[in-house]
Amino acid sequence: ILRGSEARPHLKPYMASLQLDGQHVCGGFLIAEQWVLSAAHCTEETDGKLFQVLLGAHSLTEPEPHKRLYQVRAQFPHPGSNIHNNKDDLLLLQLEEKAELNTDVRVLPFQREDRDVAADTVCEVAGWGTIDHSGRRPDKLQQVQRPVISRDVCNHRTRHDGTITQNMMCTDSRRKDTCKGDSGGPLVCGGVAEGVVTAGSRVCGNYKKPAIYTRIAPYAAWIDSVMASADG
Ligand SMILES: NCc1cccc(NC(=O)c2cccc3[nH]c(C(N)=O)cc23)c1
Repeated sequence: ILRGSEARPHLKPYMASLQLDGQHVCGGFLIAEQWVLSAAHCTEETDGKLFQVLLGAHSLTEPEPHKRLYQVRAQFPHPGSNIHNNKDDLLLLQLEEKAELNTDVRVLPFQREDRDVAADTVCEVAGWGTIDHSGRRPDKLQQVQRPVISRDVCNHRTRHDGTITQNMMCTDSRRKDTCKGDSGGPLVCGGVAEGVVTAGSRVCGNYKKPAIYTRIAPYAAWIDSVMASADG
């Protein structure tokens, strides 16, 4: 998160850190006791290894009461996701066991009604992604509030030039923005997860390249079917 601020500790108890060998790679969030939603692009450089999922954390390194690293039983990238574009950039992770819910670990509901969030709505996004252009990474969860911009503005020739589909949404990226390592985290508007951070053009903090999110509502049926099929 560029030019955000430290989140109030454990006030976003749905946040997950997807880790490989103890290193934060991407964000994610708890959508059910045994399920985390993130971005499919996060698996691009993992060459087949499964993530570990850190829940209940504020600091990535300090001991905290309800911080716990969960093993992942299975990962389900959306079948339409690919490395060439941002389409269907969603990843479901089934934890090895149900997460122990408490004050620092809680499920975040996601939007099921497929209707665009109005432009200028102020939403918030959090993550342990890079906090400056030199790629410095934070130890503590960062957050930032960003206004939604309309798909038409986001698709302007000088912005994302028509690549933003109905299954995507954008927020203003002037100065404050998401960045590397924030992918997979939720865009929360009115207490509900409306989108999942996608790297898109990978650019951070440039107003000409608004931040892009995969809208969740269009994928509610896919999410439910994967959870139902794998839960048995
Ligand atoms: N503001 C939108 C936004 C949201 C989330 C992430 C990003 N930016 C990256 O993720 C990124 C940035 C720079 C080099 C990079 N290399 C790689 C990579 N996977 O090798 C990713 C990146 C941008």
